[in-house]
Amino acid sequence: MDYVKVEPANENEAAEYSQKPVAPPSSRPLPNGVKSTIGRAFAASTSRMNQNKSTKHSSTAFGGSVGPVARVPSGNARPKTANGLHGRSKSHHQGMRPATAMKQRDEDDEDESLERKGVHPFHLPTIPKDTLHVPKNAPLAQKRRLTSLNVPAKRAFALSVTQPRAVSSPSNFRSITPVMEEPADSSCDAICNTLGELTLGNSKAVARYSRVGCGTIPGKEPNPFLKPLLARSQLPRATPVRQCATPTPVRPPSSTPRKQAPYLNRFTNERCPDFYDDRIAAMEREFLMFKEKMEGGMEQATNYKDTIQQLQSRVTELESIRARLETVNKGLEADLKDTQSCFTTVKMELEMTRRNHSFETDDLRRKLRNEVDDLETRHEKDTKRMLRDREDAEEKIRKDYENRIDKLLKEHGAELAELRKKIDADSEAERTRRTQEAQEVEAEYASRLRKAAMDADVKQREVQLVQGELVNVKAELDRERMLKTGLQGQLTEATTSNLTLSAANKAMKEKIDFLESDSQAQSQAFNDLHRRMQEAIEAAERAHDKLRQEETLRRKLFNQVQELKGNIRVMCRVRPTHADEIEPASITFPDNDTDSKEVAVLGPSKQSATGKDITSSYAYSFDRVFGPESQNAEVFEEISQLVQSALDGYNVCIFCYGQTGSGKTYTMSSLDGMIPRATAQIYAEAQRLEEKGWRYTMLGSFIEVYNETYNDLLGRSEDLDKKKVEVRHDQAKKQTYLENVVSVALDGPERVDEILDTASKNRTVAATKANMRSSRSHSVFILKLVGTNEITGEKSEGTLNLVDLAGSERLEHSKAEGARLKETQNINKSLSCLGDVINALGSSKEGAHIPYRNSKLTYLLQYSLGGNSKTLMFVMVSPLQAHLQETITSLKFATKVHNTHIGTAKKQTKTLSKPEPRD
Ligand SMILES: Nc1ncnc2c1ncn2[C@@H]1O[C@H](COP(=O)(O)OP(=O)(O)OP(=O)(O)O)[C@@H](O)[C@H]1O
Repeated sequence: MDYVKVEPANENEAAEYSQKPVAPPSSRPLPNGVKSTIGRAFAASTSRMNQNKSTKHSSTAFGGSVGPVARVPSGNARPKTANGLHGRSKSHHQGMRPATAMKQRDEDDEDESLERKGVHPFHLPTIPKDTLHVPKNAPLAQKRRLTSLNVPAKRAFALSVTQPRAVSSPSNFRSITPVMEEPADSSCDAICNTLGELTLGNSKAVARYSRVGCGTIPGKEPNPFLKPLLARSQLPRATPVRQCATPTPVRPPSSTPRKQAPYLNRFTNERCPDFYDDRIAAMEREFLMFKEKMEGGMEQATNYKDTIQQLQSRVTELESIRARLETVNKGLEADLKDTQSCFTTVKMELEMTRRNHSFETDDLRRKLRNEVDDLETRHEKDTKRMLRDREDAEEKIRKDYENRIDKLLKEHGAELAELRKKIDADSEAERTRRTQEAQEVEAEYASRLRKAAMDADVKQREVQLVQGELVNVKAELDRERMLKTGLQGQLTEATTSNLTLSAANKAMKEKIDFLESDSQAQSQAFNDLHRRMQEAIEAAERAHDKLRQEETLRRKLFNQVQELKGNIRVMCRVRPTHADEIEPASITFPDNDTDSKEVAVLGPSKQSATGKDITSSYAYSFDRVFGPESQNAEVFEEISQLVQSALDGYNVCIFCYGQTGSGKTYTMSSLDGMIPRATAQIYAEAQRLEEKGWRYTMLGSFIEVYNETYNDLLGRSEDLDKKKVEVRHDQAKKQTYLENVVSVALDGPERVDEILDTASKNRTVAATKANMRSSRSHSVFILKLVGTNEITGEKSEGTLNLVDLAGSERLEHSKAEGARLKETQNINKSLSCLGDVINALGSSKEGAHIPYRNSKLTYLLQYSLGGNSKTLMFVMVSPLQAHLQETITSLKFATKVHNTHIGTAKKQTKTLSKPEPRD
């Protein structure tokens, strides 16, 4: 290991470097807080610097005050501070440390000059020079070499700053600095920051000093030069730069008072008195204390410097973040510009493509049009050429044949002429010759003549053959003509199809144009339509919802109206007089001009006590009175509201009461009676309510109560009076169930005709066994209506009972006997029970006994009469005088019923068990 002598660098350069303030790492202004912190730190540093300086001065003064006291050099016996050095500059040891003393003075002068220039030099706590001194036990050579390094540490490191260029050899002290000049990691950044921090008021030399003084950069190997130097000179090892940029100054080996050597008088070389020693010792102690204080202040300054350094590093980080963000921002701006240019390019390309497409479309269209035109032209040309060829060929053939015919005709004519000439010549010769020769030649001549005639015939036939051939040729010509006509037809067809194709082509073109031009408008229109359709659907949905709500409200209001009208209503109907009926009763309708509600009957005449005939008039008032002219449709209008109530979930009972022949069956069961009309209305209403979410199940049954037994009018006729029909009641559900009864699902209005037909047939079959069966029994048409609304969650269960009661006849009037008597008794009993039940319902209190069980009729109608139902009674009136007494009885009974008030009806909401419909 070789040690080199540390040479001072260029003094001028060093001075310039130390005086030149280093620019801050960033020109960006610091935040106020940071500024103030840095300002405070700087002020504190400055104040401490001044203190330090004043301390130095005081130390100097102290040295001066002590005076030139001769003192035995003690080596390491006491710390060699600058003061000490300065104070002992005039001692006899001066020669040993002239350079140091001089440099220290130069430094002080330099600081003062800086101060004068407004630059506050910052004195880091210098490493006590003692630490650079050679230990006592060091080898002599080392001592000599290290002693040759006897320069203040600050100056030594200032040298390294002034020569920042790298020198690889450890033999050159200047190789220290490259470690700091080439930062490779955060530690080196921290080093740079340290430099930046020090520029606030210090020279760079001080910064270099601190680094070299530490001798070690965190994360770096110690400088190869400093390693042995520090090891041997016992320099303190550096704390990590991040934690402490400034090395902790090494304290003097000991601050405890030592045994001082006696001070000698410089001139007399005599020992000074003890009190000097004591005073000097006391002052040195004070000095040591003061020095410790100074070191504490320096530590604080170091902390402030650390703070400033951290803030500056934070500023640097923020600056770097800002720089990065600016870079990112620039990149984004560049991207945006690129994207915009791309967008513009794409837009232009799109425009170009669109234009090209339009050009191509136009080209294609032109090309197509040209092709079509070419095709048409070619086709026309071909057609014309074919026609011309055909005509030429025909003309040629015709001419050929005509020529041939002419030629043949000429040939034959010439031959004939020759033959004739020859014959004539021969004949003339023969005649001449024969004339001369006699008569025998005449025969020969004749035969020859015959032969010639035969030849002529042959020739004639040949002519005929030629003529036939001519005819054939003409026929062939005709065929050719026909062929030509056919070809012309084909040509016409081809032309027509060509025109059709042209028209189709044109239409296609127009369609293409339309599609191309209006596709956007069409899609827009389609979207509009779709939107409007959606709106319409939504409006329809809203309307449906509103309708459902309206329906619910209507039901409620409707039934309130029905309740206001009363739950048992009575109407009267007077049938017309038949043509064969005589002596009508006097029945009048006082309020006939409006909705008639009154009927007046002129009673039978009675003889008064004076023997005069007295006639009483009886007036009755009901909910409605129908006269003889009234039709079933008019009557149904009044009861249709009750039928509607059955659909709404109420039990409804409509029955016709009256004497035989008064028109009960006509009103109830005729073809346009209440039963067909009611079922038709229910079916229609159920259909209408489907769009409001209601689904109805309608089951119809037809029961006959004859002689206090139930019969199923929809069962087989042979089972009538045999099959036992049972009626069961569910008290809890207030429902009536029929056993052994056929129920027919009313899935159409025509079903009711079938039901009525079946019932009528069964009654007719029964009538053969017992006369007037239909008049002697009660018939009850029961229609169970179960409706559910899945949308609103509502459910209704109602029953419509349409009852055609047996004729009410007084027993004494009927004069019946036997079976008829029993029938009449049963009828009267059931009718009487019906009256009792109505009476009980009207008069009794709630919970009182109602005698439903007293008759089969009232038992069957138990839950359709009374508070839980709506009841309508038709009292049917015969217009005949003969039936007057029965009429008055019926009207009185009806009046009694009319005056009865039955409690409020309740809607049926409970579930009914449904009987199985019959196939
Ligand atoms: N309003 C009317 N208009 C025309 N004809 C009627 C009217 N009412 C009843 N008739 C006729 O009177 C006759 C008797 O009527 P209907 O059979 O309906 O009486 P009823 O009370 O049912 O008799 P029964 O108790 O015996 O069954 C029938 O021929 C019927 O056509």
